[in-house]
Order: sequence, then structure tokens, then C-alpha cells
Amino acid sequence: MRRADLPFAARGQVIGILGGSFDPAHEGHVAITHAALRRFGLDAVWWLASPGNPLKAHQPAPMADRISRARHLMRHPRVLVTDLEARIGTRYTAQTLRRLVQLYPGVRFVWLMGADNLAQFHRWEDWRGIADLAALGVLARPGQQMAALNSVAARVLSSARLPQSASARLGRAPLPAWCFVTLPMVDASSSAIRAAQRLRVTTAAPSST
Ligand SMILES: Nc1ncnc2c1ncn2[C@@H]1O[C@H](COP(=O)(O)OP(=O)(O)OP(=O)(O)O)[C@@H](O)[C@H]1O
Ligand SMILES: O=C(O)c1ccc[n+]([C@@H]2O[C@H](COP(=O)([O-])O)[C@@H](O)[C@H]2O)c1
Repeated sequence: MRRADLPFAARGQVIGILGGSFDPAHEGHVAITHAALRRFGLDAVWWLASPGNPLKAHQPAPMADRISRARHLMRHPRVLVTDLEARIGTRYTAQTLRRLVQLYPGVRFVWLMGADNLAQFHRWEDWRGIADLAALGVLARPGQQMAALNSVAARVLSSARLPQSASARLGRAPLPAWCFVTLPMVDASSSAIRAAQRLRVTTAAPSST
């Protein structure tokens, strides 16, 4: 991939990365992005639309559709929606971050995730390696706080946790570092939206009798 095709980040900047299927993007993604920009002192957030979560059997809608809906919904001068992961050819987050750290010397990355993802983070490929490549910015999600804060990753990395009051230092803290922040939560999920869409299609279908 040509350098000119990469999103721009200057040395010294702190970039938050929200990896996701965005199938489809929704207000929950928007809310945690605004909170992350503010609370973690980020210069920008990149929404990294994933080719497909390695832990999920369900394959997402075509990338172009997911990106176009995400761009329509998430309009902010410091937020970029990108298919960079598909273009650099990585699938696991550890691979992606290793590549980004190589491509962007002097840039710090904060991997953003909802609390549900921290709860199962220990199942991710090389999760300890991920925590050595990027700080982890964890955002509250309805019903997920206990599972996240009692998770294997939270316990193993307990000494690397920053209190909420220090969240603005996350991007520049020595690694590993993570921080859980609370925020006004939005009870939205892509799976609920897909289920509602399926229901509409089923009920709108003409009866065969
Ligand atoms: N409502 C929400 N509140 C907090 N975090 C969220 C919310 N929705 C999504 N996230 C986080 O955003 C990231 C990308 O999420 P993703 O694209 O998988 O959406 P999702 O709604 O979780 O999808 P699905 O329902 O299919 O699992 C994940 O880190 C997820 O935890
Ligand atoms: O690398 C892994 O093992 C891994 C396992 C599960 C999820 N992820 C990443 O976590 C992000 C959120 O995934 P999802 O499917 O919940 O939107 C997305 O960028 C995935 O690639 C990564």
C-alpha cells in the first residue's frame, strides 16, 4: 500500500482506534467515540471497519455498505471511518496494531472497546501482546460493567489500570495501561438492529395462503 493511501497522523499524536464490524453502525458507537475523544485526550479516532471478527461465525454485510452507513452517521472533524485493516491485510487485532506501530513511528495508539469486549478480551489472539502495543480505553456498555471489571484481562492487568480521574493520561502512559470510563450509556447494538430488520422483512412478506 502506498504511503499516500494511509490516513494521516503526526508524530506525537494519540490516535484512538475503534475496531468493529459496524454491521450496522449505530448511536452507541457515536456516543462512545465522543466520550473517548473527550475523556482519553485523543487527537483523533479512527473507526476501523473490520473484514470480520475472528471470533464470530456470522459474516458481516459488504464493507462498502457498512462504511457508507458509518460515514453517514459519524460526522466529526476528528473522526475517520476507514477500511484500513482490510487494505493492510490483517485480521487479528495484534497483527493490525503491530503493523500500525511500524507504519506510524512516534504515534501512540489507544485501542477503544465497549465493556463487553473487555469481558472476553482474554480470548483474543495474543491479547497480552495487544496490551503491550496500545493502551486500552474501555467504555461502559449497558449490563456489561461487572463482567468487564471481573474479567480475566482486568484481573491479570490490574496493576496497569488507571483510575477514571486519570483517563486523560491514558494515551501517554507507559504500556501496558488501561482505563475504564463510565458515560451516559446508549442501549443500542448492531445485532438488535439486524434482528429488527429481519422481523420487518418477515412481517412485510405477502402471505402464501
Ligand atoms: N451501545 C454500546 N455501548 C458501548 N460500546 C459499544 C456499544 N455498541 C458497540 N460498542 C462497542 O463498539 C465496538 C464495535 O462494536 P460492533 O461493531 O461489534 O457493534 P455491536 O453493537 O457490539 O455489534 P453486535 O451486536 O453485532 O455484537 C466494540 O468494542 C463494542 O463493544
Ligand atoms: O484479534 C482478535 O482475536 C479479535 C477477537 C475479537 C474481536 N477482535 C476485534 O475487536 C473489534 C470488535 O469486534 P466486533 O466484532 O465486536 O465488532 C474488531 O476490530 C475485531 O477485529 C479481535
